[in-house]
Order: sequence, then structure tokens, then C-alpha cells
Amino acid sequence: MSVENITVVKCGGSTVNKLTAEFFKSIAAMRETGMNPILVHGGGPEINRMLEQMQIECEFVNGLRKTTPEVLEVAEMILSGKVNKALVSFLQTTGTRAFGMSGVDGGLIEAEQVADQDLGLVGEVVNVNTACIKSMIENGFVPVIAPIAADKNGKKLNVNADAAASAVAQAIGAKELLFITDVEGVLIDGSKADYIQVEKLEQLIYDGEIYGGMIPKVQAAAASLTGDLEKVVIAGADGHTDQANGKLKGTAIIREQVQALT
Ligand SMILES: Nc1ncnc2c1ncn2[C@@H]1O[C@H](COP(=O)(O)OP(=O)(O)O)[C@@H](O)[C@H]1O
Ligand SMILES: CC(=O)N[C@@H](CCC(=O)OP(=O)(O)O)C(=O)O
Repeated sequence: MSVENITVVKCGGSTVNKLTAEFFKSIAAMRETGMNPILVHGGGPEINRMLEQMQIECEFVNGLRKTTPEVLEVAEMILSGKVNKALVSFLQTTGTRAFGMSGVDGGLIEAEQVADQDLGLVGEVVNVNTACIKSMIENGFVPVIAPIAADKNGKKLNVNADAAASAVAQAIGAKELLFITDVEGVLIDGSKADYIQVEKLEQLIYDGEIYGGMIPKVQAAAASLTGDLEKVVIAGADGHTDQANGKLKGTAIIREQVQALT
């Protein structure tokens, strides 16, 4: 059996504690309507909280966390442990069978340490074991993936969750990629944009309209659009669900000048 029509849904760390029953039902609806969702999640704020409790200092460079071995241990504990299992558990409570794992399990995500040595143990995805993910979908599970990966020598690396979602979507030939975050979409001059052309993103970052955690998100969206992907949307989890078909609205990042947000 071949799995087609895959939708990758990235749940931002900003949302993982606030996701509603409606959101989990929309994932169940995707599964039932053959959109075959895969969840990739973050957990940045939870990692920050734990690092604070443990009095470990940490900083971000262009939206990426400088990751020492000590920080990696906390990131893995929070992402692969706490957040991953909470999402699996919520999905299963709403009747969706879910299978949680990190990029380390089954060699799901292979990464290489980024060239910027200052960032420490931060990874860039070089390979995704799509057969493993597809077999889970074929067996009736929604895969739930935490963005900790390993390099070919087994060294664990911290991967930005937006980049991990984009890599999974590209490798598996997903039809759609949704970034669920704590804002209704990308705001330009204070208003939500329905769509933004990929070529405009760099200038918007330069102008400071897009900053912080939205930078890796739009960059991941842009990188994803080089493949077969038809649609990349950045949206909020609440109040942006089209009740008629369970789809989420927000800001679509598009290749072409004019394309209606459907
Ligand atoms: N132009 C923009 N429109 C909307 N949000 C933006 C924009 N630029 C920066 N942001 C910030 O990006 C945040 C979302 O990124 P982030 O906190 O990393 O979310 P997540 O955890 O969902 O990945 C928003 O809460 C907002 O503070
Ligand atoms: C390298 C890097 O920055 N990794 C991220 C992984 C989690 C993440 O991306 O979570 P969000 O969805 O909340 O952004 C981190 O350590 O915070």
C-alpha cells in the first residue's frame, strides 16, 4: 500500500500547552478524510522553563538555540519525553492512535552538526527515513515526531522544529505543511497577511517585520516550496479552523504572485 496525501503539521512550542480538544479533533478529521497527518512538534518555552529551573544559561542566535551538551540533555528530556508523550496521549484521548518518537528512533532523522561551531550541538537534517514514517501511517498511527536527531556516528543533535517539519515534508513528498503557532498568521504592519510571496520574505526580515521565532518558520516554509509541496500555511490553533472541512486558515507562503488562500 502506498501512502499519498500526507499533511505535515508542525505544532510550535508556543502552543503545545494550549492545544484544544478542537485541534486534536481536527487532526482526527484529517486522518479520517485521508489527509494522513504527521505531527512534528517543538517545545522551546518548556525547554527554557526547565533550563531556568536548573539555572543553566542559554541564548538564541537567529532563532536557533546554542546547544551545549548540558542543554542538549534538557532539550531531549523535554522534547522526546514530556512534550512528545503529552501530544501522543492527547491524540489517543480523542480516539486517534498515535506513535511518538524522536528523530533518533529508527534513524528517523539523520542530521549533521551545523557549520557554525558557536551554536554547539545544533543539527541540520540530511536524511529522513520516510519508509519508517510511512509504515506507521499504513498501520493506522499518526506519527508524532520530536526534533532531536542523530548524526551518522550516533551523536545526538538539537534541530529546530520548523526545519525538522520542513525536512520531513519535503522528504516524504507531503501535499501540505502547516505551522501551528501562537499568532493567527504572519502579521505585516499589524494585520494578518493572507499570503506572502517567497521572494518578499527576505526584505520583510530585513525590515524587522518578521523577527525572532518567525524567522526560522518562514525560512523553513520557503525551503519547503522548492519541492512538490503545494501549500505552506502558518496559522493559529484556535479560531482558525474552517468548521466545514476541518482545515486551518492563516498566512499561506506561496511561490507565485496571485494565489487564493483556499
Ligand atoms: N511578522 C510576524 N507576525 C507574527 N508573529 C511574529 C512576526 N514576527 C515575529 N513574530 C513572533 O513569532 C512568534 C512565533 O514564533 P515562535 O515563538 O518561535 O513560535 P513557535 O513556538 O510556534 O514556533 C510570535 O509569537 C511573534 O512573537
Ligand atoms: C536548535 C533549536 O533551536 N532547537 C529548538 C527545538 C525546539 C523548537 O524548535 O521549538 P519551537 O517550536 O518552540 O520553536 C530549541 O532548542 O528550542
